[in-house]
Amino acid sequence: MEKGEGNPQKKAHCLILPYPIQGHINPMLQFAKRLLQKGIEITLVVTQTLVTSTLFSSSTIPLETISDGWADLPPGTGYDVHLARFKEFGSRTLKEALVRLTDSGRPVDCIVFDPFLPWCLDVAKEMGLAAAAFFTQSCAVDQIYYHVFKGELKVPLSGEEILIPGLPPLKPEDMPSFMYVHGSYPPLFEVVLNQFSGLEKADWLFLNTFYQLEEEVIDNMAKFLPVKTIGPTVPSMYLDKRVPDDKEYGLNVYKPDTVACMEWLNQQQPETVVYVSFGSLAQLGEVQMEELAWGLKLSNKQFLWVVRSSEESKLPKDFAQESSEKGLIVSWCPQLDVLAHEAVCCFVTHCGWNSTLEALSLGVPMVAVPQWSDQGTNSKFVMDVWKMGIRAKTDDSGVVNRETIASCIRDVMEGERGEEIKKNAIKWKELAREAVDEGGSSDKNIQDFVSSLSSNRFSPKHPIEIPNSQRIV
Ligand SMILES: O=c1ccn([C@@H]2O[C@H](COP(=O)(O)OP(=O)(O)O[C@H]3O[C@H](CO)[C@@H](O)[C@H](O)[C@H]3O)[C@@H](O)[C@H]2O)c(=O)[nH]1
Repeated sequence: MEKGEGNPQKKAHCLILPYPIQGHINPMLQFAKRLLQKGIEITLVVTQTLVTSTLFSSSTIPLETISDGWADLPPGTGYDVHLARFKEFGSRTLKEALVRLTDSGRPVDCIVFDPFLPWCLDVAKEMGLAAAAFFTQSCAVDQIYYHVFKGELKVPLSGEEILIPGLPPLKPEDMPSFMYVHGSYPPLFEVVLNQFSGLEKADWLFLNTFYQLEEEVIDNMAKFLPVKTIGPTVPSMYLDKRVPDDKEYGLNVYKPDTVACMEWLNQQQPETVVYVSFGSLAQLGEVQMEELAWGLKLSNKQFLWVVRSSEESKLPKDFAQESSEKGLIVSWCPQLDVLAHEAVCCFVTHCGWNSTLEALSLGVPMVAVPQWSDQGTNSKFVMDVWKMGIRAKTDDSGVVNRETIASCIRDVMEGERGEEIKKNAIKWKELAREAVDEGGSSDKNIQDFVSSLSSNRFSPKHPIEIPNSQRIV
């Protein structure tokens, strides 16, 4: 008997399987909640390592765990070995989880997987399930990786400007770091390219972005990959406010200092505070940390700075105490509540894709201080395409010095440039809201997915036809 046959009431059931880091869990979990609101049954799949080594827990969405096989790896084992183990143990334990769910009367129909883990697609197909790839980075970045994967864009990159259809001319430093600092982090270089391996077997390709934000890039990418935008994955209560209980965001891998942050922000005047965070992974050098600290002081603005516990020792001695009248330093915060607070009017950010999209969606101007990965490309778009901020320039030693930090903050908050950025902030906030509101471009794509899952019309375009795109270089 086919799944769901004889039981028309049975809800379609999706497994959501993110790569187990904060920047991938947050958007995929939020997408899962959208599906849940639209009547799909959801199970979140995470690794045992994540559950045992962090604060991670889920009260609202049923959880299944799989193994990454890392438990007995000796310290210092390379990331390539970690990835190979994850594939081997992950594939096996994912199949076991699927069998367990079937045996308990909750068979799975579709796996929404993170293409950082392309083996999930093989498992889905082996088990006869539908599969949706969920890309956690911008369409522009995905398109660059795709061209490199197909051999249409050769690395190491050469030339002063790289011209890619749908994208603005990019300098090498505007490219994702794995492409322009060739040979940096070889296993991650493989991971970002392998997102596209075997993708023709997938049934849906979702991007956490929205059409109006990357219109030209998306139109171009759609010529060779049937991508669907479903973002921004920000809870409804921060955007369209359609779903009253949709406020809780993601799942914190770190413990947020919520009360301290919000009490402090409540004491500040509207539009006076600079929020500073470099996401969940970036490790700033000691010199950069020091320049950032004194740059904040030099700007003479109030600031709220997230310094993860592992980074705390890099803060200049006595800085926290010396600046306690001006700022608050916390180890983690509820970022969306901070960005949504009326006191916050500037975000000094590494431009991780989630932070970028969250700032665009909540209308907070940015000072971009990219570190690696996709962040340089995101910064380029923030400054030159969306005109939502300024990318801080590094000096000859590769550091953004204190004077630059202070002047970028002032430029974003004051003067003519600040005014233009503020106008754009209002525009992007409105367009983000429209995209996820009922009938908006992203909402429509989510609804189409839900409808075809619910009516058992799997594999609408299966197998996806992926023609060659175009040779770039
Ligand atoms: O104090 C904090 C700081 C961050 N966040 C949240 O943590 C997430 C951070 O995500 P992101 O801004 O994307 O940064 P990373 O954690 O660095 O994310 C990794 O994953 C992203 C998605 O693939 C990439 O774009 C980044 O470059 C990569 O570093 C966001 O949802 C934030 O709202 C908090 O809740 N509290």
